[in-house]
Amino acid sequence: MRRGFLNSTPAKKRPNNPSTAFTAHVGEQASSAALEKPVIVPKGYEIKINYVQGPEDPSNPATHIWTTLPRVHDEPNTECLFLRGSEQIITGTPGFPRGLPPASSPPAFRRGHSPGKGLGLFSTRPIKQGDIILWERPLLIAPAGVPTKKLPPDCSEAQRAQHNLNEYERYIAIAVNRMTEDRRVAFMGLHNCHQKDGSGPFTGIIRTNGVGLSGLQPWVEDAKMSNYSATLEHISRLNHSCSSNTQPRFDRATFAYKLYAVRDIAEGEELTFHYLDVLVNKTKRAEILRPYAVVCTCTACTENPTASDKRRSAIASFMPSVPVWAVNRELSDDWLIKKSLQILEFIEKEKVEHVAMYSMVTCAVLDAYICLGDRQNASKWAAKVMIRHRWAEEYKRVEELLDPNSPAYMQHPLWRLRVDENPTNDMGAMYKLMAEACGPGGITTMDNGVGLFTYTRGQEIPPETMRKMMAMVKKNEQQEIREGET
Ligand SMILES: C[S@@+](CC[C@H](N)C(=O)[O-])C[C@H]1O[C@@H](n2cnc3c(N)ncnc32)[C@H](O)[C@@H]1O
Repeated sequence: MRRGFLNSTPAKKRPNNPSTAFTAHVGEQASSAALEKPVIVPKGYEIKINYVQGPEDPSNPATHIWTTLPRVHDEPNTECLFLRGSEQIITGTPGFPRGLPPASSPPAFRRGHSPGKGLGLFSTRPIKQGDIILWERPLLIAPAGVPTKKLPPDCSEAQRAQHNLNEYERYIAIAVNRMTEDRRVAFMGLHNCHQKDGSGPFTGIIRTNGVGLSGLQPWVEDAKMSNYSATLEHISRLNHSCSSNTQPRFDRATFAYKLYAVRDIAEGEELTFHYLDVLVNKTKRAEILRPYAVVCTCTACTENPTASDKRRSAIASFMPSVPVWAVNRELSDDWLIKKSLQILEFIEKEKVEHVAMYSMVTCAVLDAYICLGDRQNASKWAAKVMIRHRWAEEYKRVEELLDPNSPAYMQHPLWRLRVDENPTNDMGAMYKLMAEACGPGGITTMDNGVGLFTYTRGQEIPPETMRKMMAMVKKNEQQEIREGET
């Protein structure tokens, strides 16, 4: 999640004649002037999808659509400006459109004044790590940019930037005009810190409040890239902290964000969000926060930032490689667990439990105990993974490992990988073979936990090992094909 996805270069000078010269078609009522005036499109959830053709390529149909989702009666809906394919991703989501769960009463949060930061959100009661503070459907979802007309080559950078902002504003105006009255009032009431940089009022609000949303563009390979931003009535009120205590997660089936508490939160505590990657150093964070007019006063930025930077850098570079440790006999049995616990300590000291590394490292400890065949400790860590994976990118299902006597342990691909000479499952056998193929010293586990199987060129792999490895690779491929077919 991140904010500020739009080009943040301020447009220094407004061009004398902002271009309006592209042809846009809005549904059946297509007209070349469609985007010059606010287009009035009927409100509500029974709207047909309206298309606009890309100005640069008239043969390319429907580059953008304005739509209202999820069209659940009596519930707030979201105005969306979508690129082709995004709506299909949503409507193809199992369970979509699911209604929102009943809101907790009284709510676990309230809006209030936060000294030096404007408005903010505060907890109204103690909240436990992993609890959902609120569910919220966005007011608006919009892409990072819109197609713009090619400008003459003698246009300056500032003119181009201004032109892009103008075009963006006109596309967004259509979506805002489609909002219900109460939703539009909520949107227009949001803070705008981009009032003097050439952004139009709608664009300024999105640039100030947009929360990055990824995974809605079918042609973008990196599913984690935020190509959209969501603007919300409540979640957008969260102020920034480099040690934030919440993490929003978008749920496609309900078409809503869930806001999670990433650690225990006391009654009355301010709820905060991180506007950037908080594992970069303090100087870099200050630089990224400048366009938001934020000078962060959190503990990490003010109290001994050098020590804090060091811990954050250690967290960022850690990469627990369970299989490598499991087959590397030069490392002690507790090596990975010790390293992981140190990183978890750093994460909790820095109060950055929202980072993906938190659940990843918790999971590494669970996996390490599975490799050691220690069900009692594994089950305790499975309970931690259950909670910490809630707001992580991937939700790892570990319910079946909560009971130390569960048969799931015996079936786990890592089961006793560290202790058995002859692993009983395919993955275990594969790792052992890889270790054998690499030869002595061919498995390295660096200090930051990164594990490597390194094969030295010219080294001879015993033919039998090679044959077994190839057979396993083939078996794996066939398994993947079968899974793909079902
Ligand atoms: C998304 S809004 C957050 C809600 C906002 N405070 C309001 O009144 O609606 C972002 C703006 O809040 C303010 N802000 C957020 N975090 C802050 C912080 N840590 N310190 C100072 N100002 C902050 C800045 O003005 C920033 O542009």
